[in-house]
Amino acid sequence: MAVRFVTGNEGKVREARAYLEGLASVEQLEYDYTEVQSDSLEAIATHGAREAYEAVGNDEPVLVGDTGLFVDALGGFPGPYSAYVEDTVGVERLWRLVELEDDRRARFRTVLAFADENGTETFDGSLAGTIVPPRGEGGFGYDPIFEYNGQTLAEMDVEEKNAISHRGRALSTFAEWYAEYDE
Ligand SMILES: O=c1[nH]c(=O)c2ncn([C@@H]3O[C@H](COP(=O)(O)OP(=O)(O)OP(=O)(O)O)[C@@H](O)[C@H]3O)c2[nH]1
Ligand SMILES: [Mg+2]
Repeated sequence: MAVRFVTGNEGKVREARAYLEGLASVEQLEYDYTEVQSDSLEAIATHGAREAYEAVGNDEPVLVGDTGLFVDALGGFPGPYSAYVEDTVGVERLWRLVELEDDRRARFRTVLAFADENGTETFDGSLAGTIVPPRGEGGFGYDPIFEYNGQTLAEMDVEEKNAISHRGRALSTFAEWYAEYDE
């Protein structure tokens, strides 16, 4: 069964497709579900997946993913508001803000929520790294300013990023669970 990933973000679809290759095909569904205002990525993803399932699921399961970048020195900002901050402040200016800090540690976190008629399952993954001046042409979002092990995520190809990333880790637990689910 194809995994129906509800998102407007092509980068997320590309990574899910690369990760799940051989296990399941990934179909992108575009539906602008409500992102509730919450500190919890689980709550945002679960609510979004339920809403998307009811609205465009047609009785078939859907997958939703919510991601946040949490900067330690900024008290976890932008966290659940990462998409809004990318659109308003922008990636370059977030770097400028973190540049003022001695502690430049940050963490990405992704929660995937899979909804069907029985309920919702969530899977999460995180990646700790450092905020640096923008480097690299790949990836999307904050990838150019997030460094892990000497490379920014934007300097990695999809497979390299998936092997270590927050989304890759969430996809790994999802894939294990989905293999049983889809039997
Ligand atoms: O450097 C990054 N590496 C990543 O791997 C990554 N994944 C998401 N993001 C960014 O974090 C925000 C989350 O927003 P988000 O999870 O709501 O996604 P989105 O709004 O882009 O798409 P949708 O799925 O909601 O339609 C958005 O600004 C995304 O660009 C990333 N940035
Ligand atoms: Mg979003």
